[in-house]
Amino acid sequence: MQGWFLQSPKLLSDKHRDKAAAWQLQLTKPAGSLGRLETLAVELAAMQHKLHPHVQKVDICVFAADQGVCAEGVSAFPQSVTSQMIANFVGGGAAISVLAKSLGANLSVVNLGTVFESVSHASIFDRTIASQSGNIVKQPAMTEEQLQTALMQGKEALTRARKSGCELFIAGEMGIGNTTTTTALLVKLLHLPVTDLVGSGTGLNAKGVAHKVEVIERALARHQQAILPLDILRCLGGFELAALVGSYIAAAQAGIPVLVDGFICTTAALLACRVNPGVEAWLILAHASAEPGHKAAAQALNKVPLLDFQLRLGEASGAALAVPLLRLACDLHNNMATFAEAGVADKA
Ligand SMILES: Cc1cc2ncn([C@H]3O[C@H](COP(=O)(O)O)[C@@H](O)[C@H]3O)c2cc1C
Ligand SMILES: O=C(O)c1cccnc1
Repeated sequence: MQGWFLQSPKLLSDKHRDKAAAWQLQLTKPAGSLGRLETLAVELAAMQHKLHPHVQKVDICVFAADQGVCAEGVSAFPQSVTSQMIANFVGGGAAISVLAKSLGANLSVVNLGTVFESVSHASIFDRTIASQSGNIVKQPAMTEEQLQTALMQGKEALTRARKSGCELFIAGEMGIGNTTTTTALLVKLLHLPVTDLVGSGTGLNAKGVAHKVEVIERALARHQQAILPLDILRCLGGFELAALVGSYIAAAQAGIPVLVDGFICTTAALLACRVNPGVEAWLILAHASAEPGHKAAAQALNKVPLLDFQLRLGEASGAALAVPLLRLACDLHNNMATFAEAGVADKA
């Protein structure tokens, strides 16, 4: 029996892509003059199987989990910040809370397991798998069962989003130490040196980064036998990374466009595509994270991020920032006058 995550994603509509591209040619502007706003609207039309796409209903789900590798001292911040930020997400004070409110987007949090106690709230789904993932320098991050549960939590988040009529899905993550797990995972996927991909995360100094490199090297040596994408995820990921992967695959299967956040989310997106290649067509990269590994992950996906604002936060903040661009692309596509309607002479 194949896992649900191997089932084919929905196909984009070539018919609607062609119709939308032809429609763009009729609008009162030189062809191509709105650049990527045009191609975005056309791709969204193909994804939504309609000539006039909409991305008003946006669902943002932040997957949170603690990382066992925090014991190695790989973050500039203490592990307690993961659960404290969960409270901040629903309290309205986090960057993503402010952005989601401003966008009129639905924001929820899935807690997959934190060492410190987390608050309860209607927008927090307590889906604790364990208090934290395994320390990757000593053991696999997850058991096979934990991996399956985390992937499924991503799918369930998507099911909730879909029920509320979501037109655009955004996933985010929170987990102190997860730039370490993500970097290890990306090294395995791309076969690049750790030093090419590693960054300061929440703000390590040079000594801290050197120690992080050493920790990642130890984890990689420990998990040399992991070759297949899901095994790499199980050994070197975290619960939130696995949930991200599950949510991207489920969004593609449900036919919902995805706006992908920074370094951690883009690495999860790459992994989702390695597991199930058809997912790629459903992903739009929102922004270029300042974390060095992001560039390599984006290149491996053969995608160019929409924005470069030097963000290095995570939480889905960079993806939220790009929502107005997608909305404006749709607005222009749907509401500009045609040459015939406006009585403007078309190209001779
Ligand atoms: C207050 C605060 C809020 C955050 N929101 C996202 N992250 C980001 O930083 C973490 C990864 O960086 P590292 O691997 O260096 O720990 C993740 O939790 C990520 O989402 C935050 C980090 C902090 C400190
Ligand atoms: O781009 C990201 O996802 C990122 C970068 C640094 C820290 N946390 C997240």
